[in-house]
Amino acid sequence: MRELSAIFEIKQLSKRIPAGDGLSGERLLLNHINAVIQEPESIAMMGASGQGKSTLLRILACLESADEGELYVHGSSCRSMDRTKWRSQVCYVAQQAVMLPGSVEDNLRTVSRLHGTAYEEQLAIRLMDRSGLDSITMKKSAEDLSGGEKQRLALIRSLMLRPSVLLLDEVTASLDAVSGRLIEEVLMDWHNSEGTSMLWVTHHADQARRVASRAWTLEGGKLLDSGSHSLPDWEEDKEELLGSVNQA
Ligand SMILES: Nc1ncnc2c1ncn2[C@@H]1O[C@H](COP(=O)(O)OP(=O)(O)OP(=O)(O)O)[C@@H](O)[C@H]1O
Repeated sequence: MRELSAIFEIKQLSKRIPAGDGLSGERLLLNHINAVIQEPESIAMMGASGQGKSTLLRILACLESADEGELYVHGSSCRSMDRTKWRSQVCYVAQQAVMLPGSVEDNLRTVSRLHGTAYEEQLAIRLMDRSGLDSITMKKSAEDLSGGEKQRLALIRSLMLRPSVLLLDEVTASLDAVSGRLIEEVLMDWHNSEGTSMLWVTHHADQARRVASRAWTLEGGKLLDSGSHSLPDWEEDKEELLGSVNQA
């Protein structure tokens, strides 16, 4: 156990990938990244395509390994924790929802069973209603849902684990504008009532401004933290911040 436990901490995290473009060797996709979440927060994760946002989220959820570095949730290292337990506390929601076999209800119950948590039926119904899935019966086959419905079910499945940190990989990208805003509201209400920290990968500055109080931007393998800079000015401040990170 460490002395002062942040909710979540990333220390010196690096990931190498094949150099690509016919080149031999490797290149650093993530270059000694450090970040900390001290108290419940909603953070936007931004950066151009291919900078490594999804890879970073998958590493944070222990779905992929890093080459160097360490992760902590509430002071416990990912190296010392069982992976299933880690994933129930640091939960990844992919851009393309993957359904488990069976019905909508099976999907919700299976996750609780796998993680050894009680199935909260009333909570499931409330979240389905709030997410615009009130007309879907619990007995419907999950595979028969539309892409947007699957995405919302996957989100509800993750919320029901009551994680400390929720990693959201462009989770509204497959939704129409109205459903997307509805899901933003559901997630922000959850963040405010349950204290779950949220990390939203998004390409949209307007979404970042609606859901986050700060932004982490991946650029050239480094993570730039907007810190106390207000999000509307973030793009203007980025050059200055990038300069200071590169000099560090
Ligand atoms: N294991 C791997 N082997 C080879 N290349 C990899 C590996 N993992 C990631 N990459 C490459 O690293 C880059 C970053 O991918 P990633 O999906 O993390 O980016 P991203 O920032 O999420 O992009 P987008 O915004 O387009 O979703 C890509 O070029 C990807 O092909």
